[in-house]
Amino acid sequence: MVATVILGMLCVHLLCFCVMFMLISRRLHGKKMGMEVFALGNLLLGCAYIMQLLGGQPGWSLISALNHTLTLCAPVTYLLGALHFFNRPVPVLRPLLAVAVIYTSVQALVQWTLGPEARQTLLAASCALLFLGMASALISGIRSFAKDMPVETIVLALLIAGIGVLNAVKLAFILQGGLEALNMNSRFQTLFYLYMSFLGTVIPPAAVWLVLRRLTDELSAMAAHDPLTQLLNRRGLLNRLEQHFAARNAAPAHILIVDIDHFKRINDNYGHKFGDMVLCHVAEAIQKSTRKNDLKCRLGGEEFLIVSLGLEAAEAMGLAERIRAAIAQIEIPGVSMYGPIRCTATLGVSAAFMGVQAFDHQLALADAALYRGKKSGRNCVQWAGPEDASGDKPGDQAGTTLTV
Ligand SMILES: Nc1nc2c(ncn2[C@@H]2O[C@H](COP(=O)(O)OP(=O)(O)OP(=O)(O)O)[C@@H](O)[C@H]2O)c(=O)[nH]1
Repeated sequence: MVATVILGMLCVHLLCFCVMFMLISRRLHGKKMGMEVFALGNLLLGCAYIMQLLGGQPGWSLISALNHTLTLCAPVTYLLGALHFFNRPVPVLRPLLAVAVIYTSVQALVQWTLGPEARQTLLAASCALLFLGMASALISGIRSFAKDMPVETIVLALLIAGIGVLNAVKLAFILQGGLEALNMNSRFQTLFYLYMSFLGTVIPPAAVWLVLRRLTDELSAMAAHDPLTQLLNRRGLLNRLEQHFAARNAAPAHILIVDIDHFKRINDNYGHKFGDMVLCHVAEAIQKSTRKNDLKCRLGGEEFLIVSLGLEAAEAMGLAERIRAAIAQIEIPGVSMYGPIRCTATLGVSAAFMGVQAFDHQLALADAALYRGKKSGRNCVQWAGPEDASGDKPGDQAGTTLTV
């Protein structure tokens, strides 16, 4: 009786959360983070338990067959939903339909050849394997797809492993005591549905929280990055620079400003889309030429900015020269009958500075050096600091052109 009441409550929970997931997923335009798949999982499990309440166990009937198939399809659906949540969108309906057809056929075969006990054994064994497999997949995903939420993933994996263990215990009971082990009045069934009810209450709000957290993280990342090149935008750069200078013993920074030469011509001759491709190639060349902790940003248009951290003036000039050379080596084939398209860039390099307050001033100086580079023929690196970039002695001129 107790297990039946718990099961009834669990059905209500699952179906209510199914509606809640659907409502949330309708509000999530574009990326739904697996919410509609989780809703489907809840619907399937809710329906499976309704079948159970309607008397699906233990003999063979349409209700019982549906109960078993839905009980197995629900965890498969949750697994597919988890893949969507972790940015691995996979087809849902076809695999699910395949699982449903195969499992219904297999359970019918088992029922008619080996009897009802074997069919219950099959369900308990399949569920145990499925849930334990899901738990271990989640644990192994901590290093890859789930690395941004390790604690949450471990907790979820343990809870899911709990269902796997309970199904394994159920399997042992069936093997030992036959179908009597599935009596709804038994202590084990009460414990089983109590645990499922606990998960049915805890996991859905936790899933909503995780989806909201991931969405917020993605929105903050979008607000800090340029959508075309995925480099930081100005706002993201300033935030990261503030974090850098907030640390004790923060290293000084240099600004390297990069401007593609005659970019308007590239756009005019080959189209805006091709221009965008050039911007992506330049961003890639910048990424490859710099260290991981250097800050790389697209200021807008065809202007990029690198804040190198912890370099001497001469090293910053060397880095600028490497970036210039890497950009000059870019070759984009396919749009011109005269061979691949190449591009060059001019760079201005600021003196070392400490603190975000000095950023705008140093940026203006680097920009002025860049302007001088453009005037002096482009495809070069100009030093904006008061001293010679070699650090030997202050120069008379504001700018130093690196011959290329
Ligand atoms: N494809 C593409 N073009 C852009 C984007 N943003 C700005 N532009 C174009 O970039 C070009 C910049 O041209 P200018 O500022 O005249 O500079 P330039 O032709 O590179 O000349 P110099 O800098 O003097 O060598 C303009 O034609 C803008 O329309 C973008 O996101 N994508």
